This record gives sequence, structure tokens and C-alpha cells, in this order.
Amino acid sequence: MEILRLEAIHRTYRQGEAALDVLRGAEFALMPGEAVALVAPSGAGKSTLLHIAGLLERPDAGEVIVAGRGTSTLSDTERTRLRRDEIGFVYQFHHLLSEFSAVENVMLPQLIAGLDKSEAKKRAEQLLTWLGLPDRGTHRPTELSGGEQQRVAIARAVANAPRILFADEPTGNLDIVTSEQVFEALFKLIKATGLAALVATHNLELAAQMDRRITLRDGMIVEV
Ligand SMILES: Nc1ncnc2c1ncn2[C@@H]1O[C@H](COP(=O)(O)OP(=O)(O)OP(=O)(O)O)[C@@H](O)[C@H]1O
Repeated sequence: MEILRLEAIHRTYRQGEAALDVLRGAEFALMPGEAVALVAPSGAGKSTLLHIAGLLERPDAGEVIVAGRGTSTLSDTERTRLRRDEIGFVYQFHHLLSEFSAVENVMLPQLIAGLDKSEAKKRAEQLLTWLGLPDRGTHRPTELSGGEQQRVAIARAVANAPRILFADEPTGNLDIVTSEQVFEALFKLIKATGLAALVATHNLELAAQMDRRITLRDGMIVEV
């Protein structure tokens, strides 16, 4: 069964008299273990879609179903809890906390979720090893390369074992070789854990390596 389903999602931005219909009945389903690329021109609504699918924003109409659960009737608190349990986010910029080491950055969401400190540390070290950073755990973000920072950000995003990962231009800030390394690490993680990922990217070569590619056309999602 799919881990994420979008049904007839509508989203309109209004500014004074003007109305911009960014999403007009978008439909989509994501299966566990699937890596899907979202490739669309700037302004097509990729970030809007990820924020709605990731329960950060509500659509004007339509339903986001996460792990079989409809979310439109949930309270903000319930949506936050579901997001915390099931969803991870990676952005173009890593947003790691500079005063903490890589391991500590990956431990933090686990500690917030109530995990025991030694358990959180064990998991953080395991994730960093999976992502190819076995010897960078004690480094602070400024002591890591751009690609290493993004891999730590991915480890942090999946620290609480979410079943869905959303990434918005995760390699937008990196050179080609580094982008490939980050993607390789991400793929490995997806295949090892059964995580489902929806990744917005302008990088067509990386998109070509993913299981499926979708785009936004006139506010609808279409397979390419
Ligand atoms: N809060 C907002 N208020 C008004 N308009 C908005 C708002 N957020 C986004 N938009 C507009 O909606 C459209 C879609 O924006 P969105 O950020 O989703 O596009 P995108 O595909 O992610 O673009 P990019 O690739 O440049 O990041 C754009 O035209 C944008 O200007």
C-alpha cells in the first residue's frame, strides 16, 4: 500500500486582486522504498507541493493521506505529531546547528522525541556510517564540506525513522561530483530502509537515476 497519497490538491495564492492557482487538482501516490524525482520549471509549484504533502501547509482543497491516515480533519497538534513520526525534510541549505557536532545534530531530533541519550548516539553514528561519514561524527558543520553537511542533514532528517523523506533541491548548492555522492548516499539509505523519497531537483542526470519522474503541468502532477 502507498505510504503517501495526494487527492485533488488545490492551492491558490492571493495577492490583492490577483489569484495564482499553483495547484489545481494534483494527484499523486508514493510507494514505500520508492525514490521519485520532481522536476519542474522554477515557479511551477514544487516547494508548495512539498510543503503541502509534508503537512507543513494545508491545501485549500483536497486530501493528503499519510500512512493511510487522512489529514484534513486533524488538528494542528495532530498534524505536527504525524509529521514528526512519519516525515523527514531536507532543504537546499543544511540548516545544521553550528555549535553542535555532526553526531549531536543527528541526536537532537531523537532526544526531542524522548529517546535515551545512548540510544540516540548509537543511531546517529550508525546513520552517519551508512551515509559514508564514519569518521566525521565529532566535526562541527563548519569543519565539513558542503556534500558532507548535506549528508549529515539527511541523517538528521531520517533520525526518527520517518517513512517519507521530502527533499527540496538537496544538491542545489553543490557541484556535480558532490551532488552525485550525496544522491548515492541517499539512494543507499532508501534501499536499505524502505524509505520513500520525493526529491525536487533541477539535476536531470540525477532525476534519471531515480525510480520515477514527475512534473507539474498546469497545476497537475504528470508522470514523465
Ligand atoms: N506565500 C506565497 N504567496 C504568494 N505567492 C506565492 C507564495 N509562495 C509561492 N508563491 C508563488 O507560487 C508559485 C509557486 O511557487 P513555488 O515556490 O512552489 O515554486 P517552485 O516550483 O518551488 O519554484 P523554484 O524552483 O523557483 O523554487 C510562484 O509563482 C510563487 O511566486
